[in-house]
Amino acid sequence: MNRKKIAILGCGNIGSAIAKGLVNSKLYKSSQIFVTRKSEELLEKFSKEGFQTSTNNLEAVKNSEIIIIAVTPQQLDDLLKEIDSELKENKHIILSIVTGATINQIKKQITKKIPVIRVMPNTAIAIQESMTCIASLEEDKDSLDIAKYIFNQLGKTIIIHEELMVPATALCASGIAFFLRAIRAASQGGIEIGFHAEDALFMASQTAKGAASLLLKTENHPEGEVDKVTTPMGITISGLNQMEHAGFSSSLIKGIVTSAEKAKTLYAKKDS
Ligand SMILES: NC(=O)C1=CN([C@@H]2O[C@H](COP(=O)(O)OP(=O)(O)OC[C@H]3O[C@@H](n4cnc5c(N)ncnc54)[C@H](O)[C@@H]3O)[C@@H](O)[C@H]2O)C=CC1
Ligand SMILES: O=C(O)[C@@H]1CCC=N1
Repeated sequence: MNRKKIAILGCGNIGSAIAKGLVNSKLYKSSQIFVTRKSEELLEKFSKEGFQTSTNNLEAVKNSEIIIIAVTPQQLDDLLKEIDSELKENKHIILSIVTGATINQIKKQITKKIPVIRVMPNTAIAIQESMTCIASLEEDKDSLDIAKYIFNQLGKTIIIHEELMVPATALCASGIAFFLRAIRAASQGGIEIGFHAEDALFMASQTAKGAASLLLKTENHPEGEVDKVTTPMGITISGLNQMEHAGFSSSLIKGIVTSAEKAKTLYAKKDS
């Protein structure tokens, strides 16, 4: 890929994770990435790490070709208004990380014809382990390929229809928090049965990693792997049944559905 200069507008939690991932992957040096956020003070740590920084989005857009927008849905309209005059056809590509804002809703607010790709990573992007969902309109397929190339270096990608971006946000972007909470709960169980907190967390984390790796490497169904663990009259089935009586699966399903429902409403004020 012809390496295009990159700007991350709104370098908060996910923006910082993307910046880290880009550098860790060696796809970009920090000096080749422009990051912006509102607070000059909070940009200092990025400057110290060699990133180009500014509170001025126009400067970042002027000096870049790939524009990653990583502000909240509530901040999006003001940002688009601010950068519109500096966006150039045949130069810029917008990659929007913003939850709930459709491609057409974004394009409507830009006066030039700029490709807009929706990209939904999770915070594991910082260590190149993101599950990143990507969607585009048919007319922007070339830019979609560029997005896919970049995010393939930062974990796994899947191209999905745009209507599925909201569910993907709940399952994968919020999803990492759901699994983190499950690991924390497991480690708390571990402490109660005798382990020191650090050991319990390490043991629970490696066990969770093993479970995920089993599925990814074998492509087996989770229940097939569960069946291998549940010795007849053994302890695993008793633990699993107790968890299900307390609503374990139901609780995860309800949490994901609730997040997806809320994601639909975050930027619902305009129709595409
Ligand atoms: N946090 C996560 O794991 C993920 C978040 N997202 C989406 O990414 C977006 C950002 O989320 P977070 O990083 O969690 O929020 P955040 O609040 O940590 O980051 C937003 C950043 O944008 C900055 N900002 C706001 N207006 C700005 C402007 N006009 N110019 C420059 N900077 C500006 C803020 O100062 C802040 O640093 C949201 O739309 C969210 O839905 C998507 C995937 C994962
Ligand atoms: O909590 C949120 O709204 C964002 C979207 C997915 C992850 N964080």
